[in-house]
Amino acid sequence: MSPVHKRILLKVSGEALAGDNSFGIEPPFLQAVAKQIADVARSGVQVAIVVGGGNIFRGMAGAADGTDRVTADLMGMLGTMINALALSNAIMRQGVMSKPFSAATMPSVADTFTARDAKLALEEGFVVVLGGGTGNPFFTTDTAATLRAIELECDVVLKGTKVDGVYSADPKKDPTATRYDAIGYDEVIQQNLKVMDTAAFALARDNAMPIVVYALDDEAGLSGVLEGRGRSTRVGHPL
Ligand SMILES: Nc1ncnc2c1ncn2[C@@H]1O[C@H](COP(=O)(O)OP(=O)(O)OP(=O)(O)O)[C@@H](O)[C@H]1O
Ligand SMILES: O=c1ccn([C@@H]2O[C@H](COP(=O)(O)O)[C@@H](O)[C@H]2O)c(=O)[nH]1
Repeated sequence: MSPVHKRILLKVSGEALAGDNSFGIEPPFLQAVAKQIADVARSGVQVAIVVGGGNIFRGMAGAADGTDRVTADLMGMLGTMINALALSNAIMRQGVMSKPFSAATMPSVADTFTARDAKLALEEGFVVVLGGGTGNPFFTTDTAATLRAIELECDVVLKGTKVDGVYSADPKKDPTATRYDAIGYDEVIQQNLKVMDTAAFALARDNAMPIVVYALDDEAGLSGVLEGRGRSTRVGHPL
């Protein structure tokens, strides 16, 4: 495989890491995702990863149960850190160097994220796994993924999730929904297509950062999706 991109930002869905369960991490699925990432890294692509936390805790759910929103979001961000440590370790077990970073300061757990240190690690051949989202409440890891992609000067954001692209409606709720091969930022925002939040799409649009949405269990794998095989939707400026 010859690298199509120099540096990519992969958003790994926390919810997907639970596999067939509703909570936690399914080890075989974690290893399968780690293998796909290691294969791409070995081909010479620099890989930065932002991990979600829907398999552990979402702030909105905590707030709905009465926890104040800022506390609930801190809990959510800590959940993403658990996933980051697990994924970084799984990548190392595939024989590829990986380093976790945290948006919040927790020195005995991981280095604190700075764009400078993360870029240095990428250039040294580490897959960097970024936990803790943006480090701020009221945001999501989709926004964190877009933000970090821009900060780290990545070529593209890959959103690896449970669905194989952007649909005309949530395909889990509407079986008649149809998938787009490509769609513009403004269309996604205006049609309120919720595969990522509006803040993430707006940040990507304003910085011309393309987003590719694909299913983490796609048979073509991450390398196939990067080469244009597999099923996905590209969100960007209209060609
Ligand atoms: N128009 C749409 N097209 C595709 N998926 C959609 C759409 N609207 C809603 N969705 C839903 O968005 C989900 C993906 O986004 P979501 O933020 O829920 O999860 P994630 O980012 O994969 O997980 P996590 O937040 O745990 O990292 C899909 O599983 C799908 O059900
Ligand atoms: O920048 C951020 C990112 C995340 N959070 C909190 O974490 C959970 C899990 O993240 P997902 O993007 O939903 O996977 C999220 O619900 C927020 O509570 C955050 O506060 N700030």
